[in-house]
Amino acid sequence: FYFYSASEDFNEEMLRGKRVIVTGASSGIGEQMAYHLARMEAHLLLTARTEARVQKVMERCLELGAASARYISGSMDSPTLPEQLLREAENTWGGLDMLILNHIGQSSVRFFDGDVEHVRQLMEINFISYVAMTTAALPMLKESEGSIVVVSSVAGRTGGPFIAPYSATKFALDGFFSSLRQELIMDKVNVSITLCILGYINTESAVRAVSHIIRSAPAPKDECALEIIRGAALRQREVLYPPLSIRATLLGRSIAPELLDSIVRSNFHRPNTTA
Ligand SMILES: NC(=O)C1=CN([C@@H]2O[C@H](COP(=O)(O)OP(=O)(O)OC[C@H]3O[C@@H](n4cnc5c(N)ncnc54)[C@H](OP(=O)(O)O)[C@@H]3O)[C@@H](O)[C@H]2O)C=CC1
Ligand SMILES: CC(C)CCC[C@@H](C)[C@H]1CC[C@H]2[C@@H]3C(=O)C=C4C[C@@H](O)CC[C@]4(C)[C@H]3CC[C@]12C
Repeated sequence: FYFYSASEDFNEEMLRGKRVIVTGASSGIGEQMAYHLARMEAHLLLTARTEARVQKVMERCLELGAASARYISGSMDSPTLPEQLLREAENTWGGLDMLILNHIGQSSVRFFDGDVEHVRQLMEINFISYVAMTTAALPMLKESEGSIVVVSSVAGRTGGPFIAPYSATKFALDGFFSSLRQELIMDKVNVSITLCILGYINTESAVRAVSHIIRSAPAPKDECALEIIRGAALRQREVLYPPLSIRATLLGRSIAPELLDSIVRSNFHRPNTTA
């Protein structure tokens, strides 16, 4: 293991000149990934719904040194956005090296209230659109021997209270992309899939959603973003961040699932039902 990892050291130059799509790039971890990639002199195509914000992120990327930067605004519940994004990549770059799937739809933190329509909609944004983006990108990624990065959560590996619809969409990503990885290997297609299992990160939306009901402190979003890019560049199958607490959680789940469940529950206060 020592020699394997020593020969595969990360170097920021690995990203220079690479053509990268980042979804959910207008805030949080997606925004931070865009800034790191810009510093590393990648070509960027950013997307999110709010045009003013994604445009601002694009401008900052140009200041930071991006080889080029552009954006397309739109919602991932639109079935045409994936095709539109990949057509833009093809037309402007003639190819694609890395697809970073990071966006999520809005979901509130509360007891499951039976809102099936919300689950359906969240599945569409957090899961189906990831499949659609991957489908549209695969021909170009096969040609470049590129990479797919799927941003998921520890809540996509084990259940926590008050996030049932969100957790379901993240479990779905693991099933789909782990299966697809097997097929790519069987087909001798050299496209890597990196699944990112993240814990609580200090993005504005996450802190707003849970700081009042969660006891633990969030990890920094800029370091999180860099760890994702590092794992992607090294074509790792998984990125765990923060590494120790995620490792402990996954190990706990595999050896003592009920104990782990009770530790997770004790991390949460009951949310205010009117919130
Ligand atoms: N922060 C955390 O604690 C954790 C985060 N993660 C994962 O990290 C990733 C990023 O999370 P984080 O940075 O906190 O999230 P943010 O809320 O900061 O960012 C979400 C991004 O998705 C975009 N978005 C929202 N709705 C849509 C939509 N319908 N169509 C297209 N884009 C949309 C938002 O922009 P806009 O509103 O303009 O569309 C924004 O750019 C997610 O996959 C999340 O599951 C995993 C574990 C923990
Ligand atoms: C083992 C775990 C299930 C529980 C411990 C860690 C907890 C505190 C962490 C791990 C994953 C985190 C959530 C997450 O992944 C993303 C989002 C989406 C955002 O819109 C609102 C916040 C939310 C729900 C995070 C809330 C805090 C969670 C549950």
